[in-house]
Amino acid sequence: MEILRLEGVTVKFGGLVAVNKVDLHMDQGEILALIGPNGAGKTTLFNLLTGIYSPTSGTVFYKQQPVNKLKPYERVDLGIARTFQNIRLIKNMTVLENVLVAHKGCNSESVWRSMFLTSKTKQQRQNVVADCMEVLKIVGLDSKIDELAGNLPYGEQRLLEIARAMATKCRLLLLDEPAAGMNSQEKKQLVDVIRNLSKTYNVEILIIEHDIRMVMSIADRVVVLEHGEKIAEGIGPEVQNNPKVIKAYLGEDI
Ligand SMILES: Nc1ncnc2c1ncn2[C@@H]1O[C@H](COP(=O)(O)OP(=O)(O)OP(=O)(O)O)[C@@H](O)[C@H]1O
Repeated sequence: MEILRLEGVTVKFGGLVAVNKVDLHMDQGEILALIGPNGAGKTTLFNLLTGIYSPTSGTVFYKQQPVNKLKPYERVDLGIARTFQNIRLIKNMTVLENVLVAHKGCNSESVWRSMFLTSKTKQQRQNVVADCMEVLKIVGLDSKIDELAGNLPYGEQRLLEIARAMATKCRLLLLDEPAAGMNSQEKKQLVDVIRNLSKTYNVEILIIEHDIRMVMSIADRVVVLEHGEKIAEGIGPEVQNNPKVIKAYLGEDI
């Protein structure tokens, strides 16, 4: 089943066309990689999906509904969540607290109800913590819940960001260069985490990544942008062997 569709989407910043008439789709449970050289329009596309920008023309459909006009928080409610190129954790809060504040269930508890801890409220709280612990276990941070986020090694901070995005109960997870700055061991762990999340929650994952080896090992399909235009799309080997891609981005060493 199709979850996401972009039809002829263009984003202009004044005279600069950052995304140019891009058509794109994602199916349920798919891991799609978005690659391309610097300035190709990848992050702009993420900002478009999360509602930071509106398309200059074209339409974004999520679950068959046009979402062009929805605000960022309305898109989170629909199930779209993201991580950023630069880590944005609350560094003086613990690992568990960082995930708890993102959990949908945390926001639904009214002040009034929390003053009177009914058994229902207690149960809801336990469920929220259990949800957060489940996702922390998948990213491998369940033994570090009381550590301050700022004290975690870099690779684990990135994993915590992913856990926090998942705690919003998202259906579509957007990962913006999640492996940036990671060593090869951390990258291997990240690949396992992404596969596990995909399998456990059957979410769609759209990933921007410069590490081509990682992209080819994890993505069901790859879309390549250059100067805002989609120049190729397909499964790994098709894209790797596409002359346009080799010329534009991958270089001879692929
Ligand atoms: N808010 C903005 N205002 C003006 N120009 C912008 C803005 N955001 C992005 N751009 C321009 O749009 C183009 C696409 O940028 P974008 O950040 O989407 O590329 P990218 O593929 O994510 O690059 P990178 O891999 O370096 O992160 C670039 O030329 C960039 O300078």
